[in-house]
Amino acid sequence: MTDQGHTPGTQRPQQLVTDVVVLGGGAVGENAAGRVVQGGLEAILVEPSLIGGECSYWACMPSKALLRPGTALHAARSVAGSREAVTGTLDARSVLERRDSFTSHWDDSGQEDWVRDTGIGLVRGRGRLTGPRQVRVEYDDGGSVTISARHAVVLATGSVPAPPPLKGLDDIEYWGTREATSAQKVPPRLIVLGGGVAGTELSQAWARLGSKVTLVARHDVLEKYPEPARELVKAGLAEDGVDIRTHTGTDYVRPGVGGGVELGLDDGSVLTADRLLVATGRTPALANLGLEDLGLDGVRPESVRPETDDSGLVDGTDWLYVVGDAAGKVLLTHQGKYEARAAGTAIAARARGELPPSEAPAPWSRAAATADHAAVPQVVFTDPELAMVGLTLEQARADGINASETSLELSVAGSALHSDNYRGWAQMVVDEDRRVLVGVTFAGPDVSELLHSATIAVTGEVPLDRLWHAVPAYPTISEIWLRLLEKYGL
Ligand SMILES: Cc1cc2nc3c(=O)[nH]c(=O)nc-3n(C[C@H](O)[C@H](O)[C@H](O)COP(=O)(O)OP(=O)(O)OC[C@H]3O[C@@H](n4cnc5c(N)ncnc54)[C@H](O)[C@@H]3O)c2cc1C
Ligand SMILES: NC(=O)c1ccc[n+]([C@@H]2O[C@H](COP(=O)([O-])OP(=O)(O)OC[C@H]3O[C@@H](n4cnc5c(N)ncnc54)[C@H](O)[C@@H]3O)[C@@H](O)[C@H]2O)c1
Repeated sequence: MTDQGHTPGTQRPQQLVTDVVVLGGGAVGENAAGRVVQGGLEAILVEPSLIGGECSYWACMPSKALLRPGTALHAARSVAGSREAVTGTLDARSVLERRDSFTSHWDDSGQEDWVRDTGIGLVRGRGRLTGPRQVRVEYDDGGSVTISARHAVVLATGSVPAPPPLKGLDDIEYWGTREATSAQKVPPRLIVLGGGVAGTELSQAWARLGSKVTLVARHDVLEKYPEPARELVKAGLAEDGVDIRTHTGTDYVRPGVGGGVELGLDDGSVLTADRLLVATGRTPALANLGLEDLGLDGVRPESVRPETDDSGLVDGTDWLYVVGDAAGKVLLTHQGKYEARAAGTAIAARARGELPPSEAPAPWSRAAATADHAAVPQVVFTDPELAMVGLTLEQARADGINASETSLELSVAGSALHSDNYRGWAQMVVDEDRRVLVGVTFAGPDVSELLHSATIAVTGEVPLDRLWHAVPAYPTISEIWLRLLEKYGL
């Protein structure tokens, strides 16, 4: 069943009944619906915009597509022999065209085919809860349909930008991450406000495409990561000409004389640029969903994080689930899709009577997103990369874990072969009482592909004495595992 809005001369249904309604057809909503159908239930996906959501069109895919050519060029320049073969600079037009192909030119027909082929119903409109297990979907043309769910409604409505309360911001035209990932021209000068993952990645992407970038961070860049790792990333950005202003507050923003913008800093100085990118975080998109009218204890739209069990089931209900960015736990595609798989599994199990709604799913069962608590992997796709899973030393200690850390420069045969003057850093955080890893960080060129080994070690709670027997192949960058364990004392 696909209802894409009004076709003149045809009748649209006013009422639909299905097993599960999923609001939001981003990566997370698609996975929730897919898992529900795999579990033998019917599902309808409701999406007013492009199926595939933020990640496919304005976030992960275009931002990584903007970064990759610069990383490839830098890699070729980092090895004597190939360095001599590289004479030119990035071709911005070609980079932008390749980026456009990764967003399918903002056309979601491929995703629509996937939804249909998976057996998921599709309604293209904006949904709102009108009662328990009931949703009304408004079409763009003013029509609407009411959908009743026999079992569950899943909120997978994503997140929206959280711009800062900066004087003058409402009166100027500025880039959010959507504009920065879909732009068709390289701005000669760009100010990036926000030193989180988005701000850092996009600073480097645009700097390498030819912008003169100033990155303004109110604390440090990538402040939640270990200092040696973020220092390496900052050095990489500085090498690309990014002017990094850390511990810098802002006072106001206003149109520049003769165009562009002026950003007043709290030390009285003024930055000028052609564009301002605001990347100061995101907040769950839970407004205008009708939640306030349902009076549910578990979801208060003003609270960033709804109370749920590990299957995403909202406290105090037996039918409402929240997953992905909307849940506000971890704002990452892979983790949101994992939450969606857990929710889909739980919904199907509860429909079959195998899991009572009042019972939280068992930790590490397929109906529980247990890894959200302690084993979340994330990669910052700058050059060098920063890849981390689990807890930092500070987080582990704050959680009451008797934690130690072992860290060293990433300097092994594999890294020396990978590139001349390879610079990297690695750290493992150990729970000394259980002698297992609770966190691992790598920084350096191409470390993202090392991360899954760490994710398996952390998630699997592999004892260090057994990890010792996981022998890294020679000569690879993975040899850092052996060096870390040796330094730890094995
Ligand atoms: C610049 C940038 C780069 C990123 N890079 C990465 C990365 O490399 N790796 C990574 O893991 N994560 C990355 N992220 C995070 C990632 O984009 C999000 O975690 C992910 O998109 C969340 O998916 P979602 O399906 O929960 O939400 P979304 O993708 O936002 O989808 C939600 C959908 O819900 C729809 N919707 C909203 N309201 C309603 C309603 N009332 N009814 C029906 N539908 C509705 C929206 O139209 C939207 O399509 C990045 C984020 C940004 C901003
Ligand atoms: N590679 C990836 O996986 C990737 C890439 C980009 C974004 N994302 C995800 O998308 C989400 C949004 O990214 P983001 O970078 O916008 O959020 P973020 O929360 O990672 O960073 C926001 C940054 O803005 C700063 N900030 C907040 N208010 C400010 C203010 N008033 N003035 C100056 N700075 C201010 C914060 O201190 C923080 O450093 C994140 O959760 C992130 O994990 C992931």
